[in-house]
Amino acid sequence: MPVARLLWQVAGQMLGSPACGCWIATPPLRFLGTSPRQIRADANFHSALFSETDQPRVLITGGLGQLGVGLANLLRKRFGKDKVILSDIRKPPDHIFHSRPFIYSDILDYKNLREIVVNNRITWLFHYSALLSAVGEANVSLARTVNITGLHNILDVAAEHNLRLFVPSTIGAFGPTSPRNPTPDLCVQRPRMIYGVSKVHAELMGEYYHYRYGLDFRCLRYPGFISADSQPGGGTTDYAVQIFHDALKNGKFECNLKPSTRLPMMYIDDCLRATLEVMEAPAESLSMRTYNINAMSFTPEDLAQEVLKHVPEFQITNNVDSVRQAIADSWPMNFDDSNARKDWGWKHDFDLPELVTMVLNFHGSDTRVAQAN
Ligand SMILES: NC(=O)c1ccc[n+]([C@@H]2O[C@H](COP(=O)([O-])OP(=O)(O)OC[C@H]3O[C@@H](n4cnc5c(N)ncnc54)[C@H](O)[C@@H]3O)[C@@H](O)[C@H]2O)c1
Ligand SMILES: C[C@@H](O)[C@H](N)C(=O)O
Repeated sequence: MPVARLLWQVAGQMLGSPACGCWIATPPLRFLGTSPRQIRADANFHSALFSETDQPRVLITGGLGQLGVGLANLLRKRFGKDKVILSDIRKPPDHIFHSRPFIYSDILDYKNLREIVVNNRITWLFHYSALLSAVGEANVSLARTVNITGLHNILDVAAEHNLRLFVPSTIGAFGPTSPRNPTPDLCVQRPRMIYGVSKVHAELMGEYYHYRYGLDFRCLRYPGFISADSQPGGGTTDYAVQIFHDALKNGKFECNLKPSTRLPMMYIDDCLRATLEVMEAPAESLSMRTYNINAMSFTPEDLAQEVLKHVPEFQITNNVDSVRQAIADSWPMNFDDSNARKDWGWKHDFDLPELVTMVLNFHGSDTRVAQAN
């Protein structure tokens, strides 16, 4: 009998029935093939040696984007600095490099991923690498490779090494035939952009691995995020970040969406807290593995009105980008996140007025610091 199959049978006897109530009956075929992924059974022996009460040892992929550094800061406060590794394929700025640990990790390189997970005894993986909606539509082939092939690598490494895996999805996982106001967790999902298609794929594959192989997959459908100290990576909701920079620098802003375009949005601190909370939630409290989360819903016009309260000379004009507008017009206007609120107690802290005050205060104090130096 081939060694891999023998190992698999022994591991199957040791594992028994996982928490989800489904049997890990047979390994995915690729683990028994000639690919580097054939070590699943023996990897499970190793993970069984670690204490369940250990603090998680975390890897964040795509960590130099809008969300990753903030997540690393939050997790480091919670679990300790050395327990959280930030990774990306880009060169980190000085302050991130020196705050360590930072390493190079390309999610398209499976061996590189496995080496990092093994060498650092990773137990939790936050998979943030992606091409966002507008950038993805401009480069479909790369978006398909990073968002779909890259995800397969992540799922396999997580399944082989028994990791708890967080993969963000998005409002972009819905399309023009979905109910848009509000959009529930379970409804028609027929997005027409590669970004959305790849995210529906991620949701379904993650859930499949959960039910089929017992992978502890957790996924939140994020709305658009507003952050003060990090730049977005080419999405449709980016206007809601750029508006603050331009309002303070020039007193005016040219918006690439129509004034009445309503989208679900959230302040970054709420996003990062939700992400940690769903990862810490007891498995039995999760009636689903993919949840909508939301905080507020506004249009460029609503946001401009709120900015005007702080910057009275502020002016907004429109120069609509047809690709971004088409994407936004197919997305939810309002997100129903009642299941997240019911199951694991999700509650947002920031509504529109608090969000605008927070971001403007951040930039205001930044400017004063810059002037003083
Ligand atoms: N920012 C938002 O408003 C928002 C909303 C919904 C969902 N999300 C999701 O959250 C996650 C993080 O979003 P973000 O805004 O930080 O994205 P971002 O575009 O700012 O950053 C993505 C990062 O992925 C990295 N990356 C690209 N190819 C890679 C590869 N081959 N290997 C490793 N890294 C690679 C990039 O260098 C970049 O730093 C994404 O999955 C995104 O879809 C974000
Ligand atoms: C909403 C989201 O996934 C991202 N901010 C984008 O616009 O592409």
